[in-house]
Amino acid sequence: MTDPVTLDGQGSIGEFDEKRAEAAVRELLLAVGEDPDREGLRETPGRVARAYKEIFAGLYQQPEDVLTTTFDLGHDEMVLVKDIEVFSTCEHHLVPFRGVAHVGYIPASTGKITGLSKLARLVDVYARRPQVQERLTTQIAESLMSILEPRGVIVVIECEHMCMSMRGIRKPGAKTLTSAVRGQLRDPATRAEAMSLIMAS
Ligand SMILES: Nc1nc2c(ncn2[C@@H]2O[C@H](COP(=O)(O)OP(=O)(O)OP(=O)(O)O)[C@@H](O)[C@H]2O)c(=O)[nH]1
Ligand SMILES: [Zn+2]
Repeated sequence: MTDPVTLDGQGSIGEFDEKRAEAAVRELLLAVGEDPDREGLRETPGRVARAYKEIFAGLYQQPEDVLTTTFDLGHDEMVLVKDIEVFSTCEHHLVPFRGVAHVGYIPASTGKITGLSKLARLVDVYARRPQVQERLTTQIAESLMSILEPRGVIVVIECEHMCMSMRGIRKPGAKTLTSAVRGQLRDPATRAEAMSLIMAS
């Protein structure tokens, strides 16, 4: 069993309880006036439970699990991975929000860097949890700062929230932008350079 995640108070049960999720989905179907025993819905609680297990898999992972491959390359200039696809779940309505993340950092002078794919894996660890976009953004920035100990980090996330598109205010297409900037990337010139690379198409 994986240790319960304690970062920012997220996660406490330690592992996904599939039977409980299945019972809850069955109950929800009854609550909306559906018949969970009809042909088309019979397998649905089990399917939804398995889907949630995937969608919230990040509750049972830590950033250290994915930021594993670090090299000493002596590279101490900015590394930026743009347009990392984000699929997450709004913790207020449990509906998706999706978009892209841009993750950049300036390695320490010793040049401790990570594999590029690991940045995308890190995004997934935090995206696969019940989330708000602001917390997702800062968790990515702070875990990079503590694990790679770089000179600076920038994380910019742009997402459309289904809770604003398909219900409620119903504004499809509205995008939310959040950023978290740490260390030397707070310097206005460095930050401007990073932002111009992020915004360039
Ligand atoms: N700051 C922030 N707000 C979010 C995020 N995802 C959803 N929300 C907002 O969370 C708020 C929840 O507001 P409530 O008034 O409690 O819920 P509601 O009555 O369903 O709100 P409406 O969506 O306005 O109908 C809404 O304004 C959502 O747009 C997020 O990632 N960050
Ligand atoms: Zn929402």
